[in-house]
Amino acid sequence: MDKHSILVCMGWEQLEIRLQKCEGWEQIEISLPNCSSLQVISFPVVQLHLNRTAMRASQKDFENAMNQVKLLKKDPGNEVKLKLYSLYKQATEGPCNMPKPGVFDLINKAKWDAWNALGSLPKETARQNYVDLVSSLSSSLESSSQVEPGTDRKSTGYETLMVTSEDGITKIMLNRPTKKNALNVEMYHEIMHALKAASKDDSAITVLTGNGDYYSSGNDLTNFTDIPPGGVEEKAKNGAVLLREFVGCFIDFPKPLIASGQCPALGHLPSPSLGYSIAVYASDRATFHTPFSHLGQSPEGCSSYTFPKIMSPAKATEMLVFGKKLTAGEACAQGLVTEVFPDSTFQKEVWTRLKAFAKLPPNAMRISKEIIRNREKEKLHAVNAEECSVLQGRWLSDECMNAVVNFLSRKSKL
Ligand SMILES: CCCC/C=C/CC(=O)SCCNC(=O)CCNC(=O)[C@H](O)C(C)(C)COP(=O)(O)OP(=O)(O)OC[C@H]1O[C@@H](n2cnc3c(N)ncnc32)[C@H](O)[C@@H]1OP(=O)(O)O
Repeated sequence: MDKHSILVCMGWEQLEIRLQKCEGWEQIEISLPNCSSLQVISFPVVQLHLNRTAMRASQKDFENAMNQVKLLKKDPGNEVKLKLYSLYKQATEGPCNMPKPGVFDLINKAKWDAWNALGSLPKETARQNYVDLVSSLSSSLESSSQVEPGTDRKSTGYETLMVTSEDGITKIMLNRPTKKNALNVEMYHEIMHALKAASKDDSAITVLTGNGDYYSSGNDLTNFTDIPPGGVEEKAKNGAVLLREFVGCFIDFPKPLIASGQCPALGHLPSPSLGYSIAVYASDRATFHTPFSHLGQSPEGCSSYTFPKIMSPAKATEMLVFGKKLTAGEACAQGLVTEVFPDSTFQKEVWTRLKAFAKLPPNAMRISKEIIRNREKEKLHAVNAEECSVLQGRWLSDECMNAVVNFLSRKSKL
């Protein structure tokens, strides 16, 4: 600091004020760390330059921040991702220069809106804001994982599941109760991982269940908003690959698998877990609903094959084509559910039974399951492949886009 500089403390931060004579004007330059743009304020006798030259992010900082984003362990959510996207575009290309996407091109429209909203923000400022945002993001996500390590993650290594193994039973519990156990991409991967681990552990049986007041609400519809650089086509293709692998894990799961649901099951998880479970136990409060047509989609989880076989083609049509919701009693009468228990005694009765099953010779159970299911395996994999390919096309349809927009806008997610 030269002799004309003074440091002023303004409570929350320090300002450096430099005084210099300038053609008869008194010019005061103030460095304000959180000021993102150069401003000049004129007074009758002085000009104040607020600048943050020293604070400007270098290209290197920007590149580091871009790398840091890829390493974030937690998804920061769509709102933040849109902000990052828009700042990145502004920093690298300047003001939005793209034609506005069509109304049904949801994702690109959201991205365009975010970028366009930055107006003529200078590239340097956008770069700085990007760096600041990434830095705040890294520290907030790190600190949240320090403060709240996620008891489940710590004890089980999973972010979206609680997996326990006890008394010969591995229990895989979907654990996003605030989102009604909707399956985000991470949950798909974690379920596959948990099933693969359960197939090799020393438990005799595996139970799939949900935490909270929904067994599951199916595919997380915000999955549709996270569009990769290749656009919606690439998104749909990736979704089909993921779904095929996910359902494949159920088809190949070697041990007895039991779905235990005390509450409503919606969409997508019911299909694979009902179709391939050795037993489905439900409380009298549970319901089963596959609203594929409502969402502009088509059956998955091999339900187009297993449901007509388990129920009847006519009943399966009501459920899979018209989205008719079944009560637990109806589902049981139609063979989708093994047994219904009163809600008040559900846990006690089901777990007593499961513990008894888990004491049976595990190899005999595995071999028995194998002989029941193996004849169908090839067929199920073929059905799965076909369903995923049909769905890939559906996800690009206006019908599907509209349904997702309706849900997300109802929830103000767009
Ligand atoms: C990649 C493979 C894709 C395979 C495709 C599979 C097809 C399907 O899975 S079809 C089924 C899709 N699911 C749905 O259509 C269900 C949508 N959700 C709902 O209709 C309702 O949320 C509900 C009936 C399940 C519950 O309604 P309720 O009023 O009790 O609670 P909400 O306030 O609506 O929900 C709380 C919270 O949870 C979020 N949420 C619930 N379900 C989903 C979902 N499927 N996707 C994303 N988010 C979901 C909801 O937005 C709320 O979040 P906020 O608190 O942040 O608003």
